[in-house]
Amino acid sequence: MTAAQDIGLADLATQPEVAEVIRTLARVARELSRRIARGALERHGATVGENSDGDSQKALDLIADRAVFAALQGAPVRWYASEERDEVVPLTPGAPLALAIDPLDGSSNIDVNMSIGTIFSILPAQDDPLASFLRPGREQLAAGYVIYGPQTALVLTLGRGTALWVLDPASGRFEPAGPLAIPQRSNEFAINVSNYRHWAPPVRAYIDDCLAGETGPRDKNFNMRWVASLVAETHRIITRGGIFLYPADARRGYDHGRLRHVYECAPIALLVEQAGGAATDGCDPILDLVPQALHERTPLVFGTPVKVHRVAAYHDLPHEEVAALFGQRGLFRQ
Ligand SMILES: O=P(O)(O)OC[C@H]1O[C@](O)(COP(=O)(O)O)[C@@H](O)[C@@H]1O
Ligand SMILES: [Mg+2]
Ligand SMILES: [Mg+2]
Repeated sequence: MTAAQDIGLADLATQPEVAEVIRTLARVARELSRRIARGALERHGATVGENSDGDSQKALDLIADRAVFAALQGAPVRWYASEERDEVVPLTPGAPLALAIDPLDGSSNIDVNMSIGTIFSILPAQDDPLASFLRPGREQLAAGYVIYGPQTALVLTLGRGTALWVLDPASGRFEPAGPLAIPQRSNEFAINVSNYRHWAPPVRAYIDDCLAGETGPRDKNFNMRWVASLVAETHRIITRGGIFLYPADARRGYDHGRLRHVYECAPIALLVEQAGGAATDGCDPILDLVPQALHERTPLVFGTPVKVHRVAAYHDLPHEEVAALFGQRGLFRQ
């Protein structure tokens, strides 16, 4: 299969420059998907360095970043911001777009053959490189992710709904697989419970009440999932509902959670909202927040709207109510 071969995505009705960038990213994703499938035959999971935030970089993190950067040469992208690069990097002078990317999300899953992904956000470029990215997520022209799982798929929003394209391994084309709408009811939550003791009281109270199931104020049982791959978690929640939380916690360096605003939280928030869901930092919509730094972290709560709004309501509860054992917490009894 050659890079020039048709990538599909034929019905991408949008500004031609945005469409060109998305097709370029899809072409890189097709190639990355092929390399990821080789798994242990290549040493993708080896730690090869550290990024500006002190996160370890795996070989595949850098392979993905370099592949995207190389493919964008000559594309209508003026500024390139990546999880794997300290600063914004100039690409095509005077071009109309800015691209922020998490080239490889969920890298702790590389070695264990679990789903990983690429997350991207396309914004209008401004003359100032940083100002192009430090703005409300509502100004994104497009956002998407590629999931490399049992199937490789592209989930994309251009601001009018969220849609799925699946990579057909036989033809190498991304074929349309329909619009996505988050189910409005679900009993699943996703959070890394090993951090329980570090959470603030409202988050503990919310999870306590889920864990209490039908013996607690929610009067029903819940199920839990944690893949440790934001893309995989998003794909599951967009497909069958539920809620994801990566809150701030008391560990050093986690006072704004773990996930990065510009190239993780903002694009996921746009995809989720456009699929009929909600995304907040626990209280306020992610898409209304303005990041102050390129690699800034933001607490992230997203999924089925009624659940996301319930988490915000726990943050508004009086302290005595939040601190009460679930058995005595009365406000949310149905
Ligand atoms: O290991 P933890 O603390 O549960 O964090 C898992 C989270 O970290 C991430 O892996 C961070 O993304 P990267 O792999 O791109 O650094 C998310 O995909 C995932 O939701
Ligand atoms: Mg990530
Ligand atoms: Mg990453």
